[in-house]
Amino acid sequence: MNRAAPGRTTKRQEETLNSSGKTTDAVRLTDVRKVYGKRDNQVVALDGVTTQFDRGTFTAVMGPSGSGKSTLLQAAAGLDQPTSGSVLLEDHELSEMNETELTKLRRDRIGFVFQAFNLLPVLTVRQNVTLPLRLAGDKPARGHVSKILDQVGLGERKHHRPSELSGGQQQRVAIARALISDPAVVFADEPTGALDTRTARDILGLLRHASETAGQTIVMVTHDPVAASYADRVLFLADGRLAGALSSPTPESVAERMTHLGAFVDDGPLPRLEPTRREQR
Ligand SMILES: Nc1ncnc2c1ncn2[C@@H]1O[C@H](COP(=O)(O)OP(=O)(O)OP(=O)(O)O)[C@@H](O)[C@H]1O
Repeated sequence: MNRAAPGRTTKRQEETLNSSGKTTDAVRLTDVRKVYGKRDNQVVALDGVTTQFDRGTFTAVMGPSGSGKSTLLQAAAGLDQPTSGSVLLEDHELSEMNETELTKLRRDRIGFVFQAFNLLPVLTVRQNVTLPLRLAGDKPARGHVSKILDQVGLGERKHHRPSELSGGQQQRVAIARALISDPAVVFADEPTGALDTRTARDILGLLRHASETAGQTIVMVTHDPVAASYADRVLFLADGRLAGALSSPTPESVAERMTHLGAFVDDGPLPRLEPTRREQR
């Protein structure tokens, strides 16, 4: 595992610094390996993955079931420690951080959106969105919460509770909550898995908008080629290894790659492919 003295810039970090002294990528994984289990019962979930997620880009991560997508997301977000390899988030080498430092980093620099919206039912929309800031002992800047709520189309609903909202609206709250602290990167794990097609499109459009206008880096795990087509790039995983990438993906090009990777084989017909916003433009 790559270890450098705290406060010192590693060679890899120097290579990724641009002229303004900032790293050009939000997250960089180098030779990341994750092995679960003990000697005679081991599963290699990630087998030497090297990739990066540039600032302001939207990447979808796809692959057959068990290919290592969630493990990749958890390693990149500092939720799980790889067995070996390096994860650099902005200029933080995660393997050098203790649990307290990781918790603070996740709170301050990372947003999460999950398939289950994970909202607190007793809190209003506004309270749910500001929760990460309040847990950190911060107060949101004046007007900031309203701006984020307007951005996700919930300006009129800030005093409602989650049970009074549709699934799509609840996911919008989760996205607002993920964006409130202006994180370096938002990790989304099947964010549209529980939503109908139209609502899913709205949510994907919001994520895309966040990467285009707010310069947010988005990394999204999905099984859905249509969802993946909203991203700038799709990374494919198979058996814990990178198995290619697609730029400017379309639902058809993604589905074709997935078919070659052996996905969809047992799942019956291919998913219905509907045009993305980008194609409709
Ligand atoms: N905590 C764990 N203990 C043991 N094995 C694990 C654990 N978590 C994941 N695995 C194994 O690691 C491999 C990769 O799992 P992972 O969940 O990352 O795949 P995935 O691509 O996200 O799958 P899916 O699409 O089905 O969610 C699988 O073989 C899985 O069984």
